[in-house]
Amino acid sequence: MSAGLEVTGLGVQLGRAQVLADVRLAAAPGSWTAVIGPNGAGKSTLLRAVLGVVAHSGSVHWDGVGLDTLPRRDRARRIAYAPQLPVLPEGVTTRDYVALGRTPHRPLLAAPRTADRAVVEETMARLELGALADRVLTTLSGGEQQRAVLARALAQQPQVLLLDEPTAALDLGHAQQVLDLVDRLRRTDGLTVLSTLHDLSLAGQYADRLVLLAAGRVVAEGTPAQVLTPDALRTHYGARASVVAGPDGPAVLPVRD
Ligand SMILES: Nc1ncnc2c1ncn2[C@@H]1O[C@H](COP(=O)(O)OP(=O)(O)OP(=O)(O)O)[C@@H](O)[C@H]1O
Repeated sequence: MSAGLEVTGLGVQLGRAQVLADVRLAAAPGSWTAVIGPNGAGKSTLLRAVLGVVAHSGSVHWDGVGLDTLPRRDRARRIAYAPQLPVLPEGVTTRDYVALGRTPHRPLLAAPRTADRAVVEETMARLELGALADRVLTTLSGGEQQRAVLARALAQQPQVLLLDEPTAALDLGHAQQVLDLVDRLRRTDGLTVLSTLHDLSLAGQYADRLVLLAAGRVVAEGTPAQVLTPDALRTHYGARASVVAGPDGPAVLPVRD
């Protein structure tokens, strides 16, 4: 068993549907793997299975330890998840919401320690949430809420970060700000990132490995330049696109008939 994240033979059945079958992926510590694929391919389900909140066959190991065997609290110190459509609590301030990320690090029922509060303030500052700290979370804009959800996951100080469409509600500037921050964290803290990303150009620029899912199976895997080919986009997305080599990775350009 190698260091990092190792997923083998992962299968998920939801109702009558086989949503994932025989999914295998390996992510080295400090790497960024983006799971891409058309709508309904099983990307979100894969992240939720890795997190351990969806019943699955196969195994998920982090540094050789089966994540499914760990108590919830121990798992939450290793792996954090920022969902695509989070259910946000009513009447909670942004600061208190981000502070929920510290729960796995605090003794049970203990009040937040100074160190926990410092992590919360620092994480909010990094995501430009300082001015929104005392606002009620549900009054924030969609993009602001998305940054708060990411802040909560980062305040957990995990070793593995699962991000489901982290830029979906963000304008281009904020999308780059969030992805740059995640990129910095993986370089400075060795954070291992597994994300879904619909924007293939962003995936090509930020991830070092891509896993292309189609109908619940891995159909291509490798560097962005290996996976993002006009052929693969035609076959698996039914899309017409050209792929342009850029300084930070390939960019995908839709083309009209
Ligand atoms: N509870 C469920 N019962 C049956 N099928 C389900 C259930 N939940 C999800 N599915 C199906 O599983 C498939 C994979 O869903 P998933 O959300 O993982 O896809 P996705 O690749 O993340 O899609 P998108 O890009 O649209 O967000 C879809 O066809 C979805 O309809």
